[in-house]
Amino acid sequence: MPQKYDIIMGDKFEEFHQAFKDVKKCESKKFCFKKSFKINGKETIGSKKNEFNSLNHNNKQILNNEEYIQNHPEGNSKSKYVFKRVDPVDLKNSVQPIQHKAKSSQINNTNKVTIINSSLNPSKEGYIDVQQTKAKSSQISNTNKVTIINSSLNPSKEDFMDDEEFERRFGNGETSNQLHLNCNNLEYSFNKSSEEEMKGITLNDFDLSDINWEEHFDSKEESKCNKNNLQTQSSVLNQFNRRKDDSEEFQGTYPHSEIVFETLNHKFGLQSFRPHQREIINASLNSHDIFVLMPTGGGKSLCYQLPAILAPGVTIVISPLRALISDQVDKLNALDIPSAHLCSDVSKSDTNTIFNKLCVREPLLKLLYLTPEKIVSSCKVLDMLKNLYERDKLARVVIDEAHCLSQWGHDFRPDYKQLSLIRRQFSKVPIICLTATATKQVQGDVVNILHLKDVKTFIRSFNRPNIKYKVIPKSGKNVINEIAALIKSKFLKKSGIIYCLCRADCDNLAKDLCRVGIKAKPYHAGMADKAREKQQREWMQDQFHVIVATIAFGMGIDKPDVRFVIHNSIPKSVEAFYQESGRGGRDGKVSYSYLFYNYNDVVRLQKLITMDRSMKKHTLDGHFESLKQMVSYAENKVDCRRYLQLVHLGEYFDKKLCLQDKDTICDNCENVTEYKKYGC
Ligand SMILES: Nc1ncnc2c1ncn2[C@@H]1O[C@H](COP(=O)(O)OP(=O)(O)OP(=O)(O)O)[C@@H](O)[C@H]1O
Repeated sequence: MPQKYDIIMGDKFEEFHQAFKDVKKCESKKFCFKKSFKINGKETIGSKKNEFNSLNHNNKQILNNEEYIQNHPEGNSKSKYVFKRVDPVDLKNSVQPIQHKAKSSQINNTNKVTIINSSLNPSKEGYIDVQQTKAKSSQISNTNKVTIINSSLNPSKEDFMDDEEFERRFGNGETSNQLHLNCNNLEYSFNKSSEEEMKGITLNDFDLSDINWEEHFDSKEESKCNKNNLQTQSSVLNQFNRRKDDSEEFQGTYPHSEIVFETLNHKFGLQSFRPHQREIINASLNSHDIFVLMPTGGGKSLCYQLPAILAPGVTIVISPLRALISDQVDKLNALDIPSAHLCSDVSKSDTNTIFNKLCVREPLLKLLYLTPEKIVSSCKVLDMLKNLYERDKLARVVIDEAHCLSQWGHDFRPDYKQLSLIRRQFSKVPIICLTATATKQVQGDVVNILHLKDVKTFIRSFNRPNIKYKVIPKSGKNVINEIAALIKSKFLKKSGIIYCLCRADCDNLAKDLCRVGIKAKPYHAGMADKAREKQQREWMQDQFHVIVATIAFGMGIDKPDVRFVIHNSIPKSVEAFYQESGRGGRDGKVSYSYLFYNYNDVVRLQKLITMDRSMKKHTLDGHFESLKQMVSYAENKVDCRRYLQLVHLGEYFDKKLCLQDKDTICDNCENVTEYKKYGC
């Protein structure tokens, strides 16, 4: 019987790709990844269990792997995956011996992971349907092994890698302590001894956002965000698309249209509107209550700042972040737009000056920024607002980060909830709510709490078309060289952010990068306030280009020309990843997001989460669930990255859109396209 196919063995899609390129002369048009089992000394193939079974019907000597395992309770089946060039009509034939075996040195993914991705059909059409990554166990600290079944298929024993084979091929690490993570039934079982590994490390070594949240706010009292309100975004799949969007209603020309464009050009120095901005401004100038959901960097500020200049009176902006407030006020004043804020660091005399400016017949300020607690707890401020309202000088109230109003929002803040007083006290004043993160439930909450009337809703796609997403297998200590090489080759003198898991990682990586000639500085909550502010300022002013930070860095930072965001370690959720990588390319130009991934970092993060003894079980589960989804994202080598992110955020995304721009096509779509080129 002539051999109709070769088997190319490897552990990664890229390896197969490379091997495939090397074997260009092959005649078969169909390629696929196949799973192979060596049973009773014979190699058998099949990507799914049913294929495997049908194969067995035709070869009675070969036992089904499951039967084999049952008959051999020691579970000594030799299973592995191979990338196989196959003639699909000849699936029943015997298997050619392995011809090309990927070097284990190329295999640098750290833990032992098996992924079955069921979103693609099995072999008939030659799809890529099974993929496996393995790693040297020497790279695995205390060798936690994981099997992830990312599929509707039920995991079976055959989906788990054989320990012995793994050890034989990839190292000499200890394999006894197993961490088993099963994505299908959401069960986690942790190795008790993992706590040992974290000895000497405390929670303070990390900057978990909910732990350090308070640093960003105006006072410690403001920081009572609700740790217990983690939400599983995937549960809101597609509701995004079903939400009402009123943008069409406001696309026309209005009497104010000319002056709006003039202001955009001359006051803000901008040439054109970004999607939805014009419509939101039109609705605002028509005095509607408005709810805006727009992605990070989408240009929400302009939507209320421009109407604020054109409308008579003062616009009040309520924002939770002191840093963001002063940044915005500085920018507005630099544009000659009279603005001020009343955060706790404003001196008494400056406060008096601001009050005086507001008291005159025609107020001398166009925008006044306040924190929510200022409006809720300061009688003086409330009286001043009443005074403006009675004189018809309160143009509108803007609530930034409006998701903080809702118990369901991941950053719920009780002070925000009390903002319901705005409608009670100033019933005729239009309210604009803005957020970059709100589920339908949060949106409903916001509308109800604030008693918005006939609210006009504007929802923009969360796709960031100018960001190129790529996940890169992380190779232990060599990652430093890889990051350095990446920066030197692509981003020399370009602004970038590198996110690390903990403070020590930031310090070390920044030092290492400096050593190889890249000026990088750390930023984390362990640094003194002044040092941190200095670091941020210098980076904003391009005195150095690369900031190596924990997640304490980034909220409210508006640097338009960030060309790359590198995650040196897995973020805690897809949402966090979206937000952090979204800090690149705010100017609309191409920006790169690289996630260096290995499973060691997941284990570190899991351990960190379990270290927080104050966390209630459901909060802990929420963290694990979020992390698990992030792992699925990182491990997925087939589906469009944008699709995966947006589905997670509750938005359906047409994968074809990712293919439209070759500069920003995601790594997975790029790979699939490459394969198609070769007739796969
Ligand atoms: N029409 C436009 N043309 C060009 N640049 C714009 C436009 N609108 C806004 N920008 C720029 O985009 C950047 C992001 O805007 P902005 O800070 O308003 O975003 P945002 O939606 O508030 O983001 P975040 O949620 O992160 O605060 C800013 O640098 C801003 O100057």
